Amino acid sequence: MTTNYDFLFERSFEQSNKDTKGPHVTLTYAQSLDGKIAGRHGQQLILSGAQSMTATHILRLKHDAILVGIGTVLNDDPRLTVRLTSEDLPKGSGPIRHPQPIILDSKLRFPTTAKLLLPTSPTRPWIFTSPIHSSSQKKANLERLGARVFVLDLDLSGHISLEGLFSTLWENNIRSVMVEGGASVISSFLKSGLVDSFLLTIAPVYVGKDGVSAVKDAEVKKNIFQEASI
Ligand SMILES: NC(=O)C1=CN([C@@H]2O[C@H](COP(=O)(O)OP(=O)(O)OC[C@H]3O[C@@H](n4cnc5c(N)ncnc54)[C@H](OP(=O)(O)O)[C@@H]3O)[C@@H](O)[C@H]2O)C=CC1
Ligand SMILES: Nc1nc(O)c(N)c(N[C@@H]2O[C@H](COP(=O)(O)O)[C@@H](O)[C@H]2O)n1
Repeated sequence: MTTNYDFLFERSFEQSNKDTKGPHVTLTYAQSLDGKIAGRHGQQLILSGAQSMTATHILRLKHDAILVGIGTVLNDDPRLTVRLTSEDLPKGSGPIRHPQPIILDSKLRFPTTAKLLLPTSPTRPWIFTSPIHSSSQKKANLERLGARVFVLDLDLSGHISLEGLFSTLWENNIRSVMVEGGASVISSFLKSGLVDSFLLTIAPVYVGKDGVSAVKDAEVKKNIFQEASI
């Protein structure tokens, strides 16, 4: 079966639905029927099928930036690149432009050995951390390897402030962000009300109670599908 992805290529992710100035936010992840995004102890699972994975990579292509939490970097060591074949792309497409990887990492745990810092990685990550690391040796080491480290205040829950993040991204010409996870980041974005578009892949499998739930917070869970604006 061939799938026509034109609807995704044609869709614009430039404009945010929000009143405040900030990038368009697309939240996307893959979960099992019982709402799990990973297996026991965070074991990475391939939940998306081929077509859904192609759709994910088209979305990566369509966004200026791709965002994950440090938990996902430590667990999955992702590349966060666009991997599409010429058959997936519309005729006459130019060279592939990879999104800017963005990592939320208040304790600056980002490993210097991460794939995102390899010379073969097309775009070096932007890492958002807290003021305590503003002149740390770790920050200098990451910058030497090509990462850009931004220092932002933490919010009341001790996380990188999403409002601060968004104005910094806007100032750096990021107009669209695709948020891929993991669990804590998904919950933070759902709670924030900053999500403009939501693409959820549901795989026809059960992972079981030991898996990692996409959304832990019961209140957020209850509201997800009631939010008409998402
Ligand atoms: N199926 C799918 O589509 C996907 C699955 N995954 C899976 O998710 C799991 C990882 O999830 P999880 O461990 O929750 O890690 P996350 O990737 O969600 O990272 C969470 C960490 O990010 C940091 N952080 C900084 N600011 C924020 C903020 N505003 N909101 C939330 N977090 C913030 C915190 O660490 P600190 O306090 O140190 O800053 C926090 O502990 C893995 O098992 C991975 O395989 C991941 C992506 C997609
Ligand atoms: N869309 C989607 N489907 C799945 O089944 C997944 N496991 C994920 N995971 C996300 O993709 C990241 C890996 O990216 P690279 O292939 O290394 O570029 C992983 O870290 C999750 O964010 N996504």
